[in-house]
Amino acid sequence: MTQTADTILNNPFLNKGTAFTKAERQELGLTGTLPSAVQTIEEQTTQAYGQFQSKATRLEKRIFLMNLFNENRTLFYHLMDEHVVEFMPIVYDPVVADSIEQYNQLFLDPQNAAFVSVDAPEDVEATLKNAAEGRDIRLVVVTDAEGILGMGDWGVNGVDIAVGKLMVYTAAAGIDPSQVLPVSIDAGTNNQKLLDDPMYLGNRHKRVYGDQYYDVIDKFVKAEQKLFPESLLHWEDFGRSNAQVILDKYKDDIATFNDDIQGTGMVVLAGILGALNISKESIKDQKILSFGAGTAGMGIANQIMDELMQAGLTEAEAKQHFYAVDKQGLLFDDTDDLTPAQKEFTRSRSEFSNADELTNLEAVVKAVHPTVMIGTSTQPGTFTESIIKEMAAHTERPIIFPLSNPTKLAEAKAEDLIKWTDGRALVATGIPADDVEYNGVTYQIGQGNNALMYPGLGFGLIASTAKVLNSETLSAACHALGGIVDTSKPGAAVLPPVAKITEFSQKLAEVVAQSVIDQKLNKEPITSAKQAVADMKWVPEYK
Ligand SMILES: NC(=O)c1ccc[n+]([C@@H]2O[C@H](COP(=O)([O-])OP(=O)(O)OC[C@H]3O[C@@H](n4cnc5c(N)ncnc54)[C@H](O)[C@@H]3O)[C@@H](O)[C@H]2O)c1
Ligand SMILES: O=C(O)C[C@H](O)C(=O)O
Ligand SMILES: [Mn+2]
Repeated sequence: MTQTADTILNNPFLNKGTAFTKAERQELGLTGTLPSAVQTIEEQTTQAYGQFQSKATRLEKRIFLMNLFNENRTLFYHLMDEHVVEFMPIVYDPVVADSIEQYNQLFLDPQNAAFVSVDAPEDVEATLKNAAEGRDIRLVVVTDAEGILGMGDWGVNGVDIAVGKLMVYTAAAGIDPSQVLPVSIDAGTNNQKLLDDPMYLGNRHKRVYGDQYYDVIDKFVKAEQKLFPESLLHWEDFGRSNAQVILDKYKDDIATFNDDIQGTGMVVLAGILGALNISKESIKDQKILSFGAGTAGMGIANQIMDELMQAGLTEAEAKQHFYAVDKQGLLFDDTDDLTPAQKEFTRSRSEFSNADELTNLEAVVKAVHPTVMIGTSTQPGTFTESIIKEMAAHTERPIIFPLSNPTKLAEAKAEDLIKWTDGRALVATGIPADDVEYNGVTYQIGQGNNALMYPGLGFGLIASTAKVLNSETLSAACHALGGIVDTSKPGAAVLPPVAKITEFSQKLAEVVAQSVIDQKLNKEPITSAKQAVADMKWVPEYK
């Protein structure tokens, strides 16, 4: 095999496998290195799907798909295009969680990721450059894996979430897979199981915080912007003490967003707007309880607050609609250990006759009678039957979103929520949920996962060459999904189905790009948002 042939067959961005034509094989020195049949991508797809189906478990299915991804990106995405609903939970949440837990046992390939080490700040730029291999990178997803889903600290293993988020970007919105870069910031880990594991692949020391950590983050951002000046930077699964700090440091200067804060805020607001479309209620009449007032919980509160202010409320009036509940119970202005984000959403003890008793969710629900309850607590089963029945006794259509991931951490199951409320709850869950049959009605359950939003958001920002992302664009995006679900149907979902993710991601991208252009936030001249999005879209066909 010549050097070229070897390089091409081992390059997932160029490899076509058995689809190389006779002429291509001759030209590239591949003659005789493949079986003689020349297959179409459709034939390869059928064959690959058969292999996928022959795998017994979801983890084996994932391993098969990741091997295909490692070998031939075009074929992988062609196949995913045809089976997006089936593949999403396998390449992404929840099965990605299993692969993160078993990263070293399963390790075969670095998947073109960049591994930035807190111990080698001098190597940051070279690391990004080497991993990109001269590709024109437009999208970077970076994680330091301190807060992987709700599973805590997974060190270098967390790189799989960056890879998985990017797979969804391409499948949903059509970003060219050769223009993306997953990045792991290996700052060490406080996960003792990993530190004790002789096969652990990351830096074997406690997690680094403070100046040393922020210096590496800053070196990373500077190198990333220098090497890929047209790129969008997406932050994923950072810990509660760093996520907001990092976002605030960079959000006014570069095109960037934090998915757990902003992507989640968007999908929850879109879901609430969908629910209110069904119940015909106004957002101004809602009492919103965030259970788990961390990165996601406070991102959600801020996005809903923006919406209330657009509806005419002052900031102080809008804040009166929120009840933030964390480990301490309802958060009051005098509660100890509040995060900066929590301080914005506290209540006063004088509002309640039994303030000192409001230390658990049940007591708070009894005292407040929320109409909307969002779970981002990482605490499984905490939306109990008695709590849900209490909530549902005081509101006709309770809006209940148990969002903690993966499956084993969800605050409740969709099926139970429908049953306990006699079909009145308007539900969205973090991971995909099956339809629920109850009293002759089929309830469709929306997936309240930021995967519904970040691909369209990110793609729209990239296509419009956005300088920054601001609240105006975020708000426009939250409203973009309206009208996709037929809310007149009994049992309708509050969010559009994943089966339509390519369709609504495109719409979302166009709305985002239009908002960027309207605000003159585009770096390069663009006349049509729709055209810019169409021009950027990659399709999984061999070139
Ligand atoms: N569906 C989605 O799109 C989506 C998006 C982001 C996060 N999430 C999920 O939300 C969860 C939280 O993620 P995060 O990034 O906000 O993490 P985080 O660590 O920033 O926040 C979790 C919060 O829950 C609180 N908490 C822990 N135990 C509690 C208890 N017993 N009662 C009340 N609160 C408690 C913590 O103190 C913390 O403030 C995770 O499971 C994650 O998978 C889902
Ligand atoms: O990754 C997901 O499935 C959603 C979200 O970003 C999370 O952290 O749970
Ligand atoms: Mn996340």
